[in-house]
Amino acid sequence: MAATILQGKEVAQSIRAELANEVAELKKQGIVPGLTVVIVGDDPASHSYVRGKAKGCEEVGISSEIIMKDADITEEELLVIIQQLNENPNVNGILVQLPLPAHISEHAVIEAIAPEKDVDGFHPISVGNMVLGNDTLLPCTPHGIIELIKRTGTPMAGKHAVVIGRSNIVGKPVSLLLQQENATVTMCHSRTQNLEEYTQKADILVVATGRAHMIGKEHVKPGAVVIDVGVNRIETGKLVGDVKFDEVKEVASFLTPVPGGVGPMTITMLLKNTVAAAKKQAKQ
Ligand SMILES: Nc1nc2c(c(=O)[nH]1)N[C@@H](CN(C=O)c1ccc(C(=O)N[C@@H](CCC(=O)O)C(=O)O)cc1)CN2
Repeated sequence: MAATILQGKEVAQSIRAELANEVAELKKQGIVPGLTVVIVGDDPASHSYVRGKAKGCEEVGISSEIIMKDADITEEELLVIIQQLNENPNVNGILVQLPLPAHISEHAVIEAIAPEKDVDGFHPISVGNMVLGNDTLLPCTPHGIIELIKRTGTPMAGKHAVVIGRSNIVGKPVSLLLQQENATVTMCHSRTQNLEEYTQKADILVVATGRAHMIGKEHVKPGAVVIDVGVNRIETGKLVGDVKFDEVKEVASFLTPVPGGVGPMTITMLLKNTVAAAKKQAKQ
């Protein structure tokens, strides 16, 4: 039987509707959640994601600001901007769009963000709290993936989850969140030998390799839940995932499309984090 397609776009929309109600209630108490996004350089994809973030904020009632800087800004100048945002009480969430130009240390910039305003969940303190299972702002794409899997109704406890890719943004954090849902997790990456041996045993397969159409039906256990995190533009200009969609949909039980699967969840979880950060800061 063909897989059910997990429409992240629709799930994201329903979460946004809930957030809009929550923000309306907060505004009655005088709390207006605020997000500032800093973008450096002129990468068209990054600018498009940032526009999507601002549009999402508008949709749910979050106040947002985009700070655009030329690619020749120095690391020191960028750190001064972050410091000013840390000190601004109207800014509840700060996000620096990645990647940054090579002369700026992503590590130094992320570390400069006040952890309570780290709506990306990338600060070492946020990551440490996530590892410990403490209440913290979770990274958006991994959190969105867990929400999507929950919507399949597939219990994660006791299931074998295989994650392909070990990036700090997706692979590593999603493996931790899957463990916290009591899944048994195997990590695979570019140096894994005999990849199929692992993936064929996965009840839940999360693919974040950044390589277009790398995973075919031969990799997938019949009935598996397959989450495709890839966003690759191929020669034809078309956007495709890391998974061969037409092939894998014939064997999987659930499959996310690209576009319209994990991507829209990323921005929605950012909005959720911004509202959570505003609520927490209002209590302090
Ligand atoms: N500071 C951050 N930088 C980056 C992150 C991040 O979470 N924080 N993630 C990615 C980019 N990203 C958000 O920033 C992002 C990527 C993809 C999508 C998305 O909705 N994709 C669509 C397709 C978009 C298109 O048509 O080009 C989809 O998959 O349906 C949203 C956000 C790296 N940088």
